[in-house]
Amino acid sequence: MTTAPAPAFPLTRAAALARLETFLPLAGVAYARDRNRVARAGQHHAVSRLSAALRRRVVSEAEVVAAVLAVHGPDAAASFISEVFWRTYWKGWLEARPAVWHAYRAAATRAPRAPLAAALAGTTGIHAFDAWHAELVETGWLHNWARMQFASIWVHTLGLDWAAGAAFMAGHLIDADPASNTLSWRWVAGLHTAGKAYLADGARIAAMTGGRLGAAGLATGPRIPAADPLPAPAAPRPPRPWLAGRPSVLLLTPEDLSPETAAPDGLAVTAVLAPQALFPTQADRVAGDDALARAAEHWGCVAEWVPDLSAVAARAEAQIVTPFAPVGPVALALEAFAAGLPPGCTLGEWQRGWDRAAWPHCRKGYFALRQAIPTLIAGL
Ligand SMILES: Cc1cc2nc3c(=O)[nH]c(=O)nc-3n(C[C@H](O)[C@H](O)[C@H](O)COP(=O)(O)OP(=O)(O)OC[C@H]3O[C@@H](n4cnc5c(N)ncnc54)[C@H](O)[C@@H]3O)c2cc1C
Repeated sequence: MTTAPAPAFPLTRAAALARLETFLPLAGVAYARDRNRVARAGQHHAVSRLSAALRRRVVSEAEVVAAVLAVHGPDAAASFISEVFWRTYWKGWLEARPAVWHAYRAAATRAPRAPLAAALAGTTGIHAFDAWHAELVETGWLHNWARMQFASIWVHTLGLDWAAGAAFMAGHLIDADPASNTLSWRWVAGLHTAGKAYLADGARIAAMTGGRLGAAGLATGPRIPAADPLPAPAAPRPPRPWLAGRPSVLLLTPEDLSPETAAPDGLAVTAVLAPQALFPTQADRVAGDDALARAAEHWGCVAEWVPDLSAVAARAEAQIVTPFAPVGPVALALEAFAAGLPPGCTLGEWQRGWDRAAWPHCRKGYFALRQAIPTLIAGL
């Protein structure tokens, strides 16, 4: 009998939990030591490669952090836990400033294509950049440190539009996330912390890749793009209300594909529907198939794909309920959907405790959230 190879970037819950289990021994001091070493494609064993699953909440941040804490304790696990909280930080920060994502989308469509040609094709002649371009396009994933160098070279060395770079990367990533991707690019460009940009360095690239990759002629100073002043943080959008005990269609979206692990009391699910239009990629579909199978088993009802949101409305009697969708294309689609529902039919949302507790700490810099981590993980 042969064993199927472990998927590179797990998308089903069983595969994600298996990856977590295998990675656990490495999530403590080894992670703190080795996490920035960038191996070649297929050899990224020093990091968990759980981002595609975490992004879709096939497994949750709370589950991953609790497992790592149980093995390593808070000190040895601090580095790994802090990285998971970066994901939370970007989500919470964007939730307080949705206009930043809308402005990015508009800028990405406006960016002129011609100057981008070599960067888009991976033919810039900058060895490391072109190699990471190839890895991104071929595998759908890049190591975090490589993403930082790639974005930095794009913006500061090649002088290209940051929003076009963010859109290019998001278009290839298996873990593409409106918050982590957009805001990490802004951070590298120097738009997140006033005047502070991230500059890639050829010698450091050689050192972190074990001499495998080089990059000559990189910018020695930042080219921070002009930008409108940041909007002040607003109170995050509250979840839409719903009524406990009322028969409900559960709407599944790629924003949370393990709702059965966090469903609130009083949720009376009669059907689970996943609109294909909200699952645009092959990876979304694989994760969606798995989530539907788990939902059918958990709620003992029909759980199936439908073409789009109008098919969900046609099947719902009074109440549709879905896990909270943070800023991004799904939230945008749901806003229009909720506004167009017939009288007597409503869309409700529930929010995970993780987001409810952490997002209030994400309104300014990461430091405020980092200080809250001991309290946030105490109850896990
Ligand atoms: C320019 C740029 C673009 C990025 N775009 C995305 C994106 O679209 N989607 C996405 O999920 N992440 C993005 N990241 C963050 C990070 O690169 C990936 O989450 C990470 O590479 C995932 O690998 P891993 O699962 O092995 O992480 P690990 O190192 O094992 O970390 C565990 C988890 O912590 C979270 N995490 C780790 N590092 C970061 C980080 N720097 N920022 C936010 N969360 C982090 C991820 O959920 C990750 O799965 C981006 C980073 C940069 C610099």
